[in-house]
This record gives sequence, structure tokens and C-alpha cells, in this order.
Amino acid sequence: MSDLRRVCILGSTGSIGEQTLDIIRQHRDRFDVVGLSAGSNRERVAEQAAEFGVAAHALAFGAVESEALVRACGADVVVNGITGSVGLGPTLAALETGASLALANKESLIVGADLVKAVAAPGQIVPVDSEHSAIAQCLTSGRRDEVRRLIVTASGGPFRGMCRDELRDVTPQQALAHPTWNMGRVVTTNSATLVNKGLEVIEAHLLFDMPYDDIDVVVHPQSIIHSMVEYHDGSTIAQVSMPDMRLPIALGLDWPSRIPGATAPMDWTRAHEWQFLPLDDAAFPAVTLAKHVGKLGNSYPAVFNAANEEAVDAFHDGKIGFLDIVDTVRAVVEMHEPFAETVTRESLAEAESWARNTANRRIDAR
Ligand SMILES: NC(=O)C1=CN([C@@H]2O[C@H](COP(=O)(O)OP(=O)(O)OC[C@H]3O[C@@H](n4cnc5c(N)ncnc54)[C@H](OP(=O)(O)O)[C@@H]3O)[C@@H](O)[C@H]2O)C=CC1
Ligand SMILES: CC(=O)[C@@H](O)[C@H](O)COP(=O)(O)O
Ligand SMILES: [Mn+2]
Repeated sequence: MSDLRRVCILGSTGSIGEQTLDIIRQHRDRFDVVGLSAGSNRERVAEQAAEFGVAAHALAFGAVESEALVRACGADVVVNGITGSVGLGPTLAALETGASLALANKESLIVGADLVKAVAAPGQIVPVDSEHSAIAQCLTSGRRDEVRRLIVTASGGPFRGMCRDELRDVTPQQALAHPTWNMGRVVTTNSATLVNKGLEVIEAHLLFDMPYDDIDVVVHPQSIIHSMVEYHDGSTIAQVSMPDMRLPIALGLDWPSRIPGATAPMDWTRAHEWQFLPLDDAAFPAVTLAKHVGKLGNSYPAVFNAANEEAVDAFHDGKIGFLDIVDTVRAVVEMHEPFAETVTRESLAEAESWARNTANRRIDAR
């Protein structure tokens, strides 16, 4: 029996997926790829399968097929790098198999919070999102009952420093020019609106059981400090590294072991400065809105996310302006009434479908 760690990569053709394969390419003596899935990019998946020796029956396309793959491939660790709330089924499937879940697909945890937490064993979800990986690393410095606050850092995105009026006419191309990270289209747009930071506050609450009022956001344009934990003795522990997702992905593959050379270390011989700024809530209200839906719970976070996914598409299709993204999300959230007292897969699907239709009706009426 081989002692290689068996890895299944969902969303293998995307930014997270490709970077996961980069790490495995350097460490073939530690990892074996046993499954690959994507949305539609068959050509790239075929190339990856040939390079990593993955059998044709261990390739899947689409969310439902990814779920079946996870159940069949016998992975020790499943990397969920799918984009969007379609990642929920695969996340639940991975947890049900008992595999470790290296979670980049934050949407699945946020929309399916109660369902995901009901099936996840303690420590089974290893966050790959850079801020949450940072917090997980910082949390090893003290006891949980000694933690006072989590401080989630935000780059501020490409429009940092702009007021609402200046944001009105920014273009999709400008929104995709992230100052520090090279990522897929949805998460990059969400960074520009700060919806990503809102989702990350909910993600932090769910992963680390911290009350919303003890989770702060601070703008740190350099993306070198990936987040921080403040302890009750006044000490703050920060995780510092270059903005390179290969570090949190590598930790996700074999937590808590570290993989040598996952990223280039900081160069401390060079002068550089770090800035910390308060969030401009008037220009970027998405974080406050996300905290509000997080506190409401039930299907509200799913509705927030689904409306945002529709609005992001509409923005890139030229149907709405940049400010309309969060305005649409807010309007849909304000109209929402949960379909059930207790969340189920069915009630979530119903709420998401309602949110998408409501968002699109509002978008089309413009
Ligand atoms: N990129 C990053 O640095 C970071 C990303 N994340 C999170 O990781 C996730 C992935 O982001 P990112 O890699 O940037 O996104 P990308 O858009 O680059 O990649 C998305 C991947 O998901 C696949 N996919 C899309 N739809 C489906 C579907 N219905 N079924 C199966 N697979 C599907 C795509 O396949 P195809 O190519 O065939 O369309 C692609 O492989 C997101 O949740 C994001 O928020 C979090 C932190 C950092
Ligand atoms: C790399 C990563 O984790 C992204 O989710 C990142 O957080 C985006 O940066 P900002 O949302 O801070 O602009
Ligand atoms: Mn992040």
C-alpha cells in the first residue's frame, strides 16, 4: 500500500486548481492525484490527467458529477476549488466520505452553513482561503478561550480610496485588475466590491466560532499580513507571507504539516512599508450587509451570495453598473423571507432560485 496522500482536485482548471497541481508537481513523492473535476474545460483536464496519471473514470465535469467523483475516488484530501455555491454538493460529499476538505470554495460553507457543520467532524475542514488559513495558523499560538478578536485583512481591491460617486462608472476591466492577487473572475470582482470580505467575515464566524462583533476588517493594501488573532493579554499574532495562494493550498493538502518551498519567503533585507486603514463603509457597504445576513442566518447568506453571483454576471455582461451589484444584493436580501424554519438542501435550493430570479428581474427592469 502506497503512503502517498491521495488528492482529489475539484475545479482543477481554475486558479486554485492549477496552483494545487503546481505544488503536487514539485512533490510527487508526497501526493498522488486520484480525481480531477471542472466545469467544461475538457481539453485542460485531459492534459492534467495525462501529466498526473489520472484514470479516465476519475475525471468529472459539472457539480453533480464532481459529487459522484468525490464519493468514488477514495481521496484522503479533497481540494474544493470550484467557484460559486454549486460547490455545496461536493463539499457535503467530501465531508461525508471522511476525507479532509481543503476548502477554497467559501461559498459552500457560507450558503450551507448548518448542513456543512452538521456533517463536518472537528478539524475536517482545513481553510484554504488565505485569511482563514492565516487565522488557523495564528490560532496555534494560544488557547481558544484566550482569543479576543479576529482581524481579517482586506487589500481594498482596485478601487480602494474611491468614493461612491467615483465608483459609478468603473468598468469590468478595471474591476478585474486586482492590485495583489491573480484569481478567477468572480472572486476578483467580489474583491473589488468588498463582497469577498463580507463573505470572508461569515466564513470566519463559521470556521472559528467567533461572534460577529469580535471579527474586524482592516484594509491592508500590500496583502502581506493575511490576517491576525488578538489574544486577551493584548498580544496580536499575524501571519506574514508573500501574496501567493500556494502557501495556504500547501497547508490544506497536509495540515498541519508544512511543505518546504511552498512559497518564496519574505525578503527582510529590502525596505518596505505596510499600511493599515479603516474600511470605508459608505463607499463599500458590502461587509456591513454581509455581517447583517450572517447574523440573520437561515437562507439569508445563501440569498446574499446567489443575488451577488447574478449581479456579478450582469455587471460583466454590461447590463448594470458597478454600484448596482451591491445595491441589487441589498434589495434582494431586504425582500427575502425564508422558506423553512430549518434549512434543508431543498429549502436552500428554493431560496437560491428565488434570489436569482428576483435579482434578474430587478436587473432586467433597469
Ligand atoms: N483564486 C484564488 O486565489 C482564490 C480563490 N478562492 C476561492 O476558490 C474558489 C475558486 O476560485 P478560482 O480558482 O479563483 O476560480 P476560477 O474561476 O479560476 O476556477 C473555477 C473552477 O471551477 C470550475 N467550475 C465552474 N463551474 C463548475 C461546475 N458547475 N462544476 C464543477 N466545476 C466547476 C471551473 O471549471 P472550468 O474551467 O471548466 O470552467 C474552474 O476549474 C472560489 O470559491 C474562490 O472564492 C479563495 C481564495 C483565493
Ligand atoms: C487570496 C484570497 O484569499 C482572496 O480571497 C483575497 O482575500 C482577495 O483579496 P481581497 O478580497 O482582500 O482584495
Ligand atoms: Mn481570501
